[in-house]
Amino acid sequence: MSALELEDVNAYYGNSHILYDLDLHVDQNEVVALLGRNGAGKTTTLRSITGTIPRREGRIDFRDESIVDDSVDAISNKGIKLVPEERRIFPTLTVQENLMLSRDSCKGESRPIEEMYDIFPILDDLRGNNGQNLSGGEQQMLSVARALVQSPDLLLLDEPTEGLAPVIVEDLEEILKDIVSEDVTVLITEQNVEFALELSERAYIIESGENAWDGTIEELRDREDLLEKYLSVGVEE
Ligand SMILES: Nc1ncnc2c1ncn2[C@@H]1O[C@H](COP(=O)(O)OP(=O)(O)OP(=O)(O)O)[C@@H](O)[C@H]1O
Repeated sequence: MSALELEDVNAYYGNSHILYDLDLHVDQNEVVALLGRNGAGKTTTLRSITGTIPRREGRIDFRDESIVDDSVDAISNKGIKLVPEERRIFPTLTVQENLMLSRDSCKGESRPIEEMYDIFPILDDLRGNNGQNLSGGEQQMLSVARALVQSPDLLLLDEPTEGLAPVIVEDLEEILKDIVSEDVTVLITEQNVEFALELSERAYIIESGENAWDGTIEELRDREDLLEKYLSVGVEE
């Protein structure tokens, strides 16, 4: 069953037309990567799904119901949670307070905060620390934990490895692998292609706001031409 379905989606910032007739779907419990160069339109695609963009058109269905005319809050209340690239944790609140606020603002079912500390042991030691005193990696973990505590039906991860040191990226990959092995549906954008390929089952490549390719991760690993053309990378065997 399709959890999320986009068909012929166009998106705009003012007069700038950014997405062109974009098609994409994510099945229930599937992990899908959305890849493309800087400025290809990945974040704009996620914002089109969450409704946090001035204007978008086309068909956007979540669990076979249109969400294209829904408000940002209504979309969030349906269980679609975005972990934004810029993390947006509350700097003057502690780790625990950030998690509590997220849990308490959730209209649907939430998960116990203690479960977040089991998933992210690093946060357990930092419960009383203010957001502003966390490292980039710790902030990213907290940002993912804030989304997870809301028990999302669809988790949107926008470049989770952005700006993180390689050793933190490895930790994050291990944690996200555990998370995606549970029954969770994920759409992840990444510039770090290897990271995205490790986590995902299928991928879409977009270029200048248009679909360029889609297929399975196995297919993509065999297509060095695509990786070089659209992503300028080689992939490890
Ligand atoms: N608020 C905005 N107003 C106008 N144009 C924008 C705005 N946000 C993004 N854009 C433009 O939309 C295009 C797509 O940007 P988007 O952030 O979706 O790309 P991306 O693939 O996520 O890239 P990145 O990896 O840099 O985040 C870019 O040309 C960008 O300059």
